[in-house]
Amino acid sequence: MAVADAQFPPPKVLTYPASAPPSLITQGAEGRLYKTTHLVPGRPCALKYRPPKPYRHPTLDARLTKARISSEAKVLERCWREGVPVPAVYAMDPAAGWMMMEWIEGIPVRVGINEWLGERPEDGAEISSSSQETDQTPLVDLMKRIGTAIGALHKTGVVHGDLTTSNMMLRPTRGGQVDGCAGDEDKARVVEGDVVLIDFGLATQSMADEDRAVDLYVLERAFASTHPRAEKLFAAVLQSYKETFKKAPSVLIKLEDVRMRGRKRSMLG
Ligand SMILES: Nc1ncnc2c1ncn2[C@@H]1O[C@H](COP(=O)(O)OP(=O)(O)OP(=O)(O)O)[C@@H](O)[C@H]1O
Repeated sequence: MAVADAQFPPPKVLTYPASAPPSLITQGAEGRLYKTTHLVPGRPCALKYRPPKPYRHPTLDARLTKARISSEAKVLERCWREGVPVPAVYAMDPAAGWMMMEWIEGIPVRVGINEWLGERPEDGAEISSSSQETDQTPLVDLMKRIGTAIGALHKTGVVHGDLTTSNMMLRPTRGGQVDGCAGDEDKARVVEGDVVLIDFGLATQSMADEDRAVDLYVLERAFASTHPRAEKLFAAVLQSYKETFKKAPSVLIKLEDVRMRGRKRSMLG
């Protein structure tokens, strides 16, 4: 969608002359995400904009928006410095409500997994990592890369706050092809690529086992509802998390508690 078509004004930074018009990628309740370029035409970037909320008191709204943008950028910068796979922050104006970051090519992990599952012959059946009929290796490998990325994230003292397979991108590796239009023998490639974590709007800095366990639990639940057929493969995420992150054993014990609380809550309705 071209910005000119949108029913709201874009931030001022997007009104300056550019070689290609910015496009609106998503419009959520809190923010909008545009694809544009940074400094040179060949450098695509994602601009996250939190517009003013008319229903909030203007002073409070300005303070909240500024704090959220600054906090998201700060967490991303910390992750980037520590080598966690996240988009690099290019520029920001927290008072104006926007932040520009590296554009991550590829598809969301959710789309890659669903395309992979859609290609399996026994549609509707549950699969496990020991499945004999189909070789699940590429999908299990993806699960492991997800666990490694989360382990690296937690190691830096950051919890994401909203881990889902939509908040992870699969960035094509050189020679890889993650476009969903590949020929039959290339189908495995829909789950190839580097896992890059995005959307740090709810991220916080924490070293607590409890917060880390809740982060994993949120992903476990999201995974089970988004990819029910591959639910069993989630174990591979936890396995590689354990291999990446020294403090994982105590987090995984905490995860048992968190699951138990979750089950109790759902039994009580
Ligand atoms: N750096 C990026 N590169 C490419 N695509 C991105 C990038 N960041 C976000 N996207 C795309 O835009 C979508 C929305 O981004 P994001 O989840 O950060 O915004 P949001 O959900 O509106 O944020 P919030 O939850 O903080 O309000 C993502 O699902 C993804 O498809």
